[in-house]
Amino acid sequence: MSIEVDKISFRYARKTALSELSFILENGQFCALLGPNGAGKSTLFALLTRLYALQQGNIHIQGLDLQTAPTQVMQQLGVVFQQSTLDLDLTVQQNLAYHASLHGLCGATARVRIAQELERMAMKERAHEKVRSLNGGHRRRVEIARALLHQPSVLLLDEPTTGLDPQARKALNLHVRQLCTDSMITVLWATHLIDEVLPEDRVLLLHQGRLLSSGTGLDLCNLSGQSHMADAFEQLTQVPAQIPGQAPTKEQAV
Ligand SMILES: Nc1ncnc2c1ncn2[C@@H]1O[C@H](COP(=O)(O)OP(=O)(O)OP(=O)(O)O)[C@@H](O)[C@H]1O
Repeated sequence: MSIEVDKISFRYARKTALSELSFILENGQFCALLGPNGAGKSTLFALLTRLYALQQGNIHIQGLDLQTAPTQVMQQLGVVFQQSTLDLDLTVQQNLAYHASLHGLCGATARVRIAQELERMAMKERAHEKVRSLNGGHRRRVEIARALLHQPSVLLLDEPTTGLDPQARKALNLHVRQLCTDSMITVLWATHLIDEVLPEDRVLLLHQGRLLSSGTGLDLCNLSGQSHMADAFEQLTQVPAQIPGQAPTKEQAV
């Protein structure tokens, strides 16, 4: 298995952001981490990437324990955060070369890796343009190419389509799906947009820090009794989180 999250919980000073979250993703799987604003998606990403220390539970990536083998785990992860971190005044090539050097890739090796990843994202022709001149969708593709330079087995994307128009959103989503089928990269794609999810996709539905569903998009429909995923998503996330099969809390029962 690629990602194994076992009963993780996380609390900010006054707010529980994740409660007993567990799931497993297999190699090469595309998985949508779906949840409305405040569901806990970014908190999960912060734990997976060690921005925050685990408070409770365990995370394994490719069988490696995040707490006892953090360096090896980070080698397995490529990350695209919600906020872009490209330097707008450097070229695409320069941005990637800088990142490559952080991973110990220099000279010809770095140039080859950069060319390969830009090619894969259909951005090779733009290598010598300043990032500032690229549109939002192309900037995101550069960020994905950058995240893959060190050849991780897992790619985490936190709301990668924020600010993109529908066409660019669709193109980016397709590019990322291709990574799973072509290269067996495991993708965790966080979003609050149901139209980025296909019925057959693996979907983790997160709401108020709890995992409501860990099946497919279609399972959301079955769980809610709705025939469209958009309606299912709306229904399942409009009330305080209630875990299927468990008694409602006082707040839910009213
Ligand atoms: N630094 C923080 N301090 C206190 N509470 C926080 C902090 N960051 C997030 N939270 C709270 O934790 C919960 C989960 O937030 P999180 O950002 O992980 O959700 P999200 O699904 O990523 O939402 P969004 O799409 O809005 O980023 C929310 O209730 C949020 O208000």
